[in-house]
This record gives sequence, structure tokens and C-alpha cells, in this order.
Amino acid sequence: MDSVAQRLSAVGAGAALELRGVTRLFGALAALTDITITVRPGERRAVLGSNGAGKTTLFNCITGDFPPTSGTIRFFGEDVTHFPPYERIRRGLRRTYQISALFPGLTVQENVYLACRGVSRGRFSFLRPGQNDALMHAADNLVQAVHLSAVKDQRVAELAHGQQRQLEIALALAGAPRFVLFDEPAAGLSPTERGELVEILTSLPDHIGYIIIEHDMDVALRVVESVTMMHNGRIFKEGVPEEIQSDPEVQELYLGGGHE
Ligand SMILES: Nc1ncnc2c1ncn2[C@@H]1O[C@H](COP(=O)(O)OP(=O)(O)OP(=O)(O)O)[C@@H](O)[C@H]1O
Repeated sequence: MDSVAQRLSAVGAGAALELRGVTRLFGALAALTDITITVRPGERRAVLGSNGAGKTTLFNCITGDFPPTSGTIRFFGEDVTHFPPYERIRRGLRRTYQISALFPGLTVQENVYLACRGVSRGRFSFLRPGQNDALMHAADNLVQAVHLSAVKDQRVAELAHGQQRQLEIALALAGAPRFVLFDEPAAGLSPTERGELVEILTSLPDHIGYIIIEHDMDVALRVVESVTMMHNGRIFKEGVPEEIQSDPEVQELYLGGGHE
């Protein structure tokens, strides 16, 4: 058994995420048509496709920001199609956004601490004795996981762009997620920062699965074991990274002007 198969079999059977016949209309425009995808617990998958392919809409359907017009979405076996976003967050689903949602005047550590506190049960009440220590400890671990320990007391506004994106990953990991949707985490990163991102994503705990939308195919294919290619709101191709990379139709779509 290879290392990916070993990791997935250790995480558990069943499906983390199951989309069946998901369609999303915006007026007359079909942003998604009949999308059926199954992602196993712990699986890491890239969703690739040209501008307007439907990638962000797919994320919005999964998170509940824009529910599907038809079709069903199950999260760890539970039908969450009509659940509001916070109910999905409670069940362990997280996402990052292309636009930053950080507090620039606070430090790295404070941002992560607030995210941990926000998803903990005590957020509407005074902290129970000992809970604050646990949250501080969780925040420390997350800061370390995204390689920001050296700048943990710096204000976010003073960080480099790449460090801010790393911090966004830490915020998405607050509160024990089971599955994360990463929306173009490599956007605007330098080659060195991209390398750091690859290391962070590939070092996440085994049980955390994710879908990554990424225009940088090189980054995307290094951090996943499966790929879904989308085109015009439909699934165009699925496979392992090596298959996708060497597929002539994919190459034509990417290199022949179908991609930015
Ligand atoms: N809120 C909306 N209202 C109307 N049309 C929308 C809305 N959101 C997306 N669309 C349309 O749905 C289609 C798919 O858009 P989507 O943003 O999901 O694509 P994408 O693959 O994420 O593209 P990009 O790579 O440019 O982010 C596009 O034609 C877009 O204009």
C-alpha cells in the first residue's frame, strides 16, 4: 500500500463530502450543472479550471453561502444541503477566502487566539477556569503549524503578504476542523512563499482533508492526491495528479488559451 492509501485507510471509511447532482443557477446562467463528487475523509483534492468554470460557486454551495438550486450535499454522511453556514462550521467544515479576513491592528497570536475563541463553545459567556489556557495553547500550536512562531507578537499589518496568507490558514484550522476549503492560497505568493505553503499543507494532520482551488497548477498538484477539472460549470475530468498533468485535453485547455 502506498503512503496516501495508508493515510486514508487510517483516517476512516465513508465519505467526508458527497455532492450529488448539484446545480446552481444565477437567473438563466448555470454556474454549476449536475456536479457529483465524493471526497473521502482525509483526502486532499484540487479543483482546477479556467476563469468562470464554477470553482468558487462550488465552494459557496459546500459552505452554504449560496445553497444549490438542486442536488444534495452530505458532510460525513449528514445531509447539510439546506443548513446555514454556521451549522456546517459546527460540524467541522472551514474555508479560506481570496479576500483577507484578518485584524490588521492585532498581533498574529491575537488573531489566532480570537479565531480559537470564536469557534469554542464559551464564546458568548465568560471563560470557564482553565479554558483560556487551553485556547492559548491551541493558538500556539496553530501559529507553529503555519510557520509563524518567529513573528507571533508582530502586528498583522507589518507582515509580508505570504505571512498573512499563512495566518489565514491558521484561522481556518481553529477549532478542530475535519475538512477545509482553501480558495487560491498561493495567489500573490513569491516562489519561496509557495514552497513554504506546500510544506504547511502537506504537514497538516492526517485526518484533515481539503479541497484546494488553485490557479498555480504546480502548487496544487504537489499538495493533493486527486484532481477534479471543471469547465463551464461541469466536471471535465477527474484523476490523480500525474494523469491530469499528462492529459492532452487538459493541456490544451490550460495551454490553449482556455486558462488565464
Ligand atoms: N453571485 C453571482 N451572481 C451571478 N452570477 C454569478 C455569481 N457568482 C458567480 N456567477 C457566475 O457563475 C459563473 C461561475 O463563476 P465562479 O466564480 O464560480 O467561477 P470560478 O471558476 O471561481 O472563476 P475564477 O477562477 O475567475 O474565480 C461565472 O459565469 C460567474 O459570472
